[in-house]
Amino acid sequence: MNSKRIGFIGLGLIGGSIARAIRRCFPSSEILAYDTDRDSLSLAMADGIIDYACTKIDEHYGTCDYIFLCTPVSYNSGYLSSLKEILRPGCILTDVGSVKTDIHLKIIELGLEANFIGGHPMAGSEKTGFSNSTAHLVENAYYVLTPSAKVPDEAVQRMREMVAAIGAIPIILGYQEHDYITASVSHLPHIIAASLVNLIKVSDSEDGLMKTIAAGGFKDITRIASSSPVMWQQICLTNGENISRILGDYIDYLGAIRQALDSGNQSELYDLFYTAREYRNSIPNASLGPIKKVFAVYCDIIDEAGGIATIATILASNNISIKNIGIIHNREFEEGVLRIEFYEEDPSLKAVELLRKYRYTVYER
Ligand SMILES: NC(=O)C1=CN([C@@H]2O[C@H](COP(=O)(O)OP(=O)(O)OC[C@H]3O[C@@H](n4cnc5c(N)ncnc54)[C@H](O)[C@@H]3O)[C@@H](O)[C@H]2O)C=CC1
Ligand SMILES: O=C(O)C(=O)Cc1ccc(O)cc1
Repeated sequence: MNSKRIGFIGLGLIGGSIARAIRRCFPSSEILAYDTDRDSLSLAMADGIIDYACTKIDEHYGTCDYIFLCTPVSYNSGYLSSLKEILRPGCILTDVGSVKTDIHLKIIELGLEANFIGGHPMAGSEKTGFSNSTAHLVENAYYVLTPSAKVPDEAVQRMREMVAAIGAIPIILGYQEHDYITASVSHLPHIIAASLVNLIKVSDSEDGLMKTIAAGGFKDITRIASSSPVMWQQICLTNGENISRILGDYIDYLGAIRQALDSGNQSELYDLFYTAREYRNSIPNASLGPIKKVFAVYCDIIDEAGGIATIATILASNNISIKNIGIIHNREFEEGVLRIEFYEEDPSLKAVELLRKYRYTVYER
């Protein structure tokens, strides 16, 4: 697979991350990309991730063995008719969009089923753009593939191998089943996070006290409210039916919770939290699933210049990579603590041990 030619349309968080992973696994592959944001392309060229930055969808795409559509879902579908004109026989056309039925229907309309293998890495974040992309973003994450029966087995096998090569776990689903599942475990949570944040925005006092003292729980469940508005607008518009159905169930459930509150129903309120805790705790911890586990530790630091740099140096000199670092203030840590996030569990555990050895006070949550 080393000498393959791979084209990207959209080189943001996901496109950029997949391109980086392919560059790492297949250093001699030729990668070309088009993005409306020229800066992403320049950055990718400078990083050696792509070999060629296209100014439009031109004949170069006709020489590709794989084409990854990595823009917001409706824009991906918008490229299909021009790609149909230039696609090479045997080219695997794939996408990374969060909704699959909408693009499959357009693929059927255009007669491109034999080439198209819908894709969806169940990994990502609230961040956007090539500058946030990493070669390990999709590692250990499920990567859904939705080939129709018209795709040759050999092509499905090639795509599975590509997904596995970049460290993800391929899983084959029907496109409709995919959209019902993701409406529940990904799209609804994003609506809940965004609406909760907006509710707090309008409920807060003028001095913004709610925002100031918001605790870890609020921040944990609303992180994804910082996601791309255009991406989520397009997901809602293309998977509206499924999302509306599960949102209706959720609204009914909230109504029942409200009744339990109003009537002081002790057992129902206990059950709400007990059942949720049991089920939540049964979700595997490793980064399998749309919500990756966060490996973070909290550490008291002396309020002096260089405090953060000292800790960063201790960790770096022990080969521990930091994903994110910064001071946080909330109700649990009134004085403010340093929050250090890691990519994996193992380095996070090593960091705790190391920082304690250096006599820092470390909290694991
Ligand atoms: N953000 C996430 O966590 C995940 C996103 N996805 C899917 O991945 C796709 C891309 O999302 P991200 O990479 O997160 O977004 P992003 O905003 O980081 O990247 C999108 C890229 O597409 C470019 N773009 C936008 N419109 C374009 C157009 N018409 N033509 C060419 N380029 C265009 C943007 O300049 C940007 O570089 C979406 O379809 C989304 O549903 C899938 C899994 C996870
Ligand atoms: O940031 C998170 O936890 C996500 O849930 C990321 C995400 C966003 C969209 C997807 O289609 C899949 C994953």
